[in-house]
Amino acid sequence: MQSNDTQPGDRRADTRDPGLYWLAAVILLIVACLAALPFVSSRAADATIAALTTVSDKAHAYDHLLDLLKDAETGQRGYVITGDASFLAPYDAATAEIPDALRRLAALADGPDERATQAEIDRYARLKLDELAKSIALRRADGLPAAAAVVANGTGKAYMDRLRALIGERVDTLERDRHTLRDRLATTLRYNTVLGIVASVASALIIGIALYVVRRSLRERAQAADLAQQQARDQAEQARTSQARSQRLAVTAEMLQAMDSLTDADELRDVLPAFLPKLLPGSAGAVYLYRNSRDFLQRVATWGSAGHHPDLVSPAQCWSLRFGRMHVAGPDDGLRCPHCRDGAPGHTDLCVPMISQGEVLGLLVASVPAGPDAASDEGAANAISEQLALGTSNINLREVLRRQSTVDELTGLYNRRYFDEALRRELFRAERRRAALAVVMIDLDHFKRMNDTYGHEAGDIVLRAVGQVLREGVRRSDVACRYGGEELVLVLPECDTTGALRSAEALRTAIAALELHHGDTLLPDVTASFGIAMWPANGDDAATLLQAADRALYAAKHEGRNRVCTA
Ligand SMILES: Nc1nc2c(ncn2[C@@H]2O[C@H](COP(=O)(O)OP(=O)(O)OP(=O)(O)O)[C@@H](O)[C@H]2O)c(=O)[nH]1
Repeated sequence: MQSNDTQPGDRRADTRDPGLYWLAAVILLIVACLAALPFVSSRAADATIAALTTVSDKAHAYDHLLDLLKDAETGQRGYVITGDASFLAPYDAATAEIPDALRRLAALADGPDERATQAEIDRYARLKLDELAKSIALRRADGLPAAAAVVANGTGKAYMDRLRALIGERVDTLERDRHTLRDRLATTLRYNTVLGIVASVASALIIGIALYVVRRSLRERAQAADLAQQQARDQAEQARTSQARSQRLAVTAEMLQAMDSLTDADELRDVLPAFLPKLLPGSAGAVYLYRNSRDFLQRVATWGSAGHHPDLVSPAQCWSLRFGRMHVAGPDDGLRCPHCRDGAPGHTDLCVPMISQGEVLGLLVASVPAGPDAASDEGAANAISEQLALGTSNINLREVLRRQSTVDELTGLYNRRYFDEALRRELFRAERRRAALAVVMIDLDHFKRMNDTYGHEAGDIVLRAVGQVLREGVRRSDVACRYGGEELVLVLPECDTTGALRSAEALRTAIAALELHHGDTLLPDVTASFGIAMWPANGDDAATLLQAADRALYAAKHEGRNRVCTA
């Protein structure tokens, strides 16, 4: 099976360059031709030298034959004149050798002219030898006069002259041939020298071209390899970036899902530190939200350890809130927000307003490591702030809806539906813990008269003020509700009779101390009557407990109002 991991750049690096093979083949061919040239040329020189040798051999053979004939003639003359047989020694030696010399000349003869000349020399040489032999025989047989007559008739001289002429002519021709061959040899040697120089220069040139082409090819290959490496690095970087982006998206989706399950922005304290370090690796920071006031942003979550983030930040303290967009302050430069003064060294501070539907809901403050990833961190911080704004806006919406469904709008106290649930829940809890629980019914005294005298609006002012007294006067674990109309009720978990009496008495006193105005009109003092019922002494379920509290309230009314009675 083929691997799919091969990079395009790798394929390029592996590709053989066919042009190089062709170049190498052509260079080899040229170099071979250049190498063969001197060989061919030296063959021609060798042939010329061989021809010169042959010419020299021939000249030598002709000279030698002429010398032999002269020796024979000299010996014959000496003997004819003196009759002394010792003079025949050169004659005998020469005549013994002359047949071989003639055969050698016949063997060396080349071409029809030379062969014809050689045949004529052969013929005259044999005639000359016969004439010499004849004169010697006459001398030996008939004495000097007979032999001298033969010599004197000039036939032998004519043979010898003809032989000299033929041999001289042949030797002259050979001498001309030798000159011609010498000239040719000199030309060939000059030609060889020039050829050698040309071959050397051409070889050097070809080697230079080959080196240049190979170098260029290697450089191109190196560049292609560099390009391939760069492409591979870019692809790896892209893969890393896209993996980081998809991881970020997945974590963001998880964070939004977690935020969607929250009912209170306070819960962000636990949720955000679980996600923000993953979204901004190596960072530290805080998330601020506008809560009860628009004057300050309250810190709801922090993560990481770098830097200190104050509990409250005013909008004037943050440049991003002033500009309405992300503000970046590097480690050594930039306009640093006062709330980021304790920034960690080597870190860049990013402040990003959390804006949803044009409204600033909060602030994301992140301290990220300064470096090549800072730019991508800025992009990520912007995206995170948008998601946080969306999540926070949803939490706020749910809080509003929850408040609207459980809280009475006029008094700010929990409504009747919430009360029913809360009482049932607290009764279960009291039963499980074996702890006391008190229910306190409250009814404003002569409230009808207040309405009738000062108007319904004045009655609402009173109800709102009493609601505030109750909200602020009970413990966080207590539940203060508007039971209906001007009737209010408290559930006091883990509270015995003494505690319930003390709480009710404090509230009664606080209500009586209210000084309320309707416009310019000072409203009369407001009082309320309280009826307390204890679980389980006065009832072990919600209905009987409420009836007992109602009976105690009735007793308080009956006894003159503005008082607390127990069941
Ligand atoms: N302004 C205002 N009045 C309300 C509201 N709910 C109930 N009331 C009035 O509260 C009055 C209740 O009066 P009553 O229960 O008859 O008794 P009271 O005048 O308080 O006298 P005692 O309870 O015997 O002291 C009625 O006049 C209701 O109209 C409300 O939301 N706003």
